[in-house]
Amino acid sequence: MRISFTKMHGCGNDYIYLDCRQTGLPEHVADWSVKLSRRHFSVGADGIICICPPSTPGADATMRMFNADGSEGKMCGNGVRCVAEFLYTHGAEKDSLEIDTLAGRKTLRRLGEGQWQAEMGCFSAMAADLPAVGVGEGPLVHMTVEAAGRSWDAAGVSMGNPHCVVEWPDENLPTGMDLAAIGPDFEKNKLFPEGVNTEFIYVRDATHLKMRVWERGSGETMACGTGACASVSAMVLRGVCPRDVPVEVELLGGKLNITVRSDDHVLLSGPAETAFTGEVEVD
Ligand SMILES: N[C@@H](CCC[C@H](N)C(=O)O)C(=O)O
Repeated sequence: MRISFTKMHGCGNDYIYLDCRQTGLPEHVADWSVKLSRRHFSVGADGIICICPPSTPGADATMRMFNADGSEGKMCGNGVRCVAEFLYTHGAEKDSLEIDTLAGRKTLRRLGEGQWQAEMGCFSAMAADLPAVGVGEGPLVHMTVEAAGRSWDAAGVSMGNPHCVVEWPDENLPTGMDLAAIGPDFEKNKLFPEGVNTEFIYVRDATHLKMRVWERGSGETMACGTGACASVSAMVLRGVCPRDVPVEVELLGGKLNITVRSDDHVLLSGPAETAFTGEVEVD
């Protein structure tokens, strides 16, 4: 069978987008994600995102996201902005869109050409929400994670999906560490029964962070929207970043802006771009 797709990305966090508004979620999408995400051998991506019919009255669509290993994530910050851009460029043409996700409904506002702001809902640092075990109830502002042969001081934050945030002292963050050696030990750590996305951040100052991410199910990616939200939320809890002020997060693939409001709601702003469209054979 041949399927049509649109390749989109937010700061280089790239997914294969399938328009499933008429058909619903494809039965074999998890297998397709494994096959089509392989770089050099197929389309190449961090996973597949399906744009499905709305799940709640008044919503414009539902986002379902699958990592490169076929596992399903509940939320994707870069993905939800790209879904909004897809809907906008495929007939919706509304500056405000409502998108259902497995982590609840999100409101997307168009800021300009290829730029969207996502209302991500509230962050939570409670252990039950990640989930995390053996670390107390939370808030997980400081917890010790044993990984890669050492103890790490980490923060735990849920953005609808689980994140572990580690401050890194070296400003050469993008070149100074072997993430592929460290990341899997966090991802599969016994503290996180459903796995975890891990962000390593360097605090340049109170409103500028630098970040690299190891994503559950996809490995290192160029950017992670929920990861950037989790990192700023963790730094707010640690008293490093302010509330109600945009914080710029610099990632390998570009910059995202995050505002953590006084009521714990998180706003994520950044680009959503189409790279190319195509057709590909699937089993
Ligand atoms: N890249 C995404 C997050 C993707 C989901 C994650 N790998 C998971 O399994 O939770 C983002 O931009 O937020």
